Amino acid sequence: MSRVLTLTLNPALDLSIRLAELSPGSVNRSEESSMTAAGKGNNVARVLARHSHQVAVSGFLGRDNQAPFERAFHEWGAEDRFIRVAGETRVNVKLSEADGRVTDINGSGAPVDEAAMTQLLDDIEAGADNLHAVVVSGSLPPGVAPEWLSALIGRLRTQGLPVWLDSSGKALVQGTRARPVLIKPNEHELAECVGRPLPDEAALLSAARELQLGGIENVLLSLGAEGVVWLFEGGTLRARPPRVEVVSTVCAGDTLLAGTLHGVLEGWSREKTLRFATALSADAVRRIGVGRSDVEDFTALCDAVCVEALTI
Ligand SMILES: Nc1ncnc2c1ncn2[C@@H]1O[C@H](COP(=O)(O)OP(=O)(O)OP(=O)(O)O)[C@@H](O)[C@H]1O
Ligand SMILES: O=P(O)(O)OC[C@@]1(O)O[C@H](CO)[C@@H](O)[C@@H]1O
Repeated sequence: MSRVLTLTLNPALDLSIRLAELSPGSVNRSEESSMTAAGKGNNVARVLARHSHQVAVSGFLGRDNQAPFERAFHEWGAEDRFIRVAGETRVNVKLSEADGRVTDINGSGAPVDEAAMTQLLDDIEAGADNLHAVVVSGSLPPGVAPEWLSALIGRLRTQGLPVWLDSSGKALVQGTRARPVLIKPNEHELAECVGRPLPDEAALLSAARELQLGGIENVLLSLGAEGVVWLFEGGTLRARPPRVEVVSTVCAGDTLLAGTLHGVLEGWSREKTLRFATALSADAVRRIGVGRSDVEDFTALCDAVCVEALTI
């Protein structure tokens, strides 16, 4: 069992709605809806906790609607280290249609002030002992600058902690400057990160390699239904998932990251790790929420993942 801290600076309550087909501008009737304590880092925490890791969750949480988060952290067995801020944590709407199309409507988040940011830094510094990894995931709330994120990652690195980063836009650009040990961009995020369009797989791979040469040891490039490419020191692996029936792709990236971290923490080979993480994220798209490895066909799902070494 390993100890992991996840930082979700901008958590969210995900309102997931399933409907046959979205008809904008008219009354739509849902087939199913649910509200879940989420945000990228929390989703990662949920998967890791399910795989028996000791997880602490932190970030900034709105005081006015914190009850569902507190219930969820308790249920996952995660230590709640969130700094409370004024107002409400955002509600993000996830509309999943029968054909697999997903529409995300994400809020901006509760504003965070300097005092809360200082409190978070102090708390992390005090509780960093014996951590095996820190995951920093998701967007930044109003008031938190990308440069602050960079400084935060820099401080964690100075404490000798391996930081895994999954963010987007300027936060990813700045966060990457602090050299986390791993980043997990999807193709759009990678293009944003290098500041140019990446029209094909060759362009994507060479951009990922560029970041690696710039000091990021691992780039986990997620490619949706096409799978994932993992560039690490000394090699590159590519994994393709089996075809699955898509219900919602919303937590697939978080599940992929968590599955990969699980394999690394367990000391598995990279091949086994990537196979597991790819199967777990394929399961995630079959349901609303994160992927599960306790499903009946999980071994078959792992066996159906195709992993190969790439030469770049
Ligand atoms: N249709 C699919 N079928 C099987 N596996 C999938 C599918 N879509 C995604 N995956 C798996 O999930 C992983 C992550 O997906 P994706 O690249 O869409 O992440 P993302 O853009 O970070 O998603 P999000 O931010 O919504 O969590 C992929 O690398 C792949 O292994
Ligand atoms: O707005 P961000 O922070 O980039 O993403 C937030 C979010 O879309 O990411 C998770 C899925 O990956 C959801 O639980 C959550 O609503």
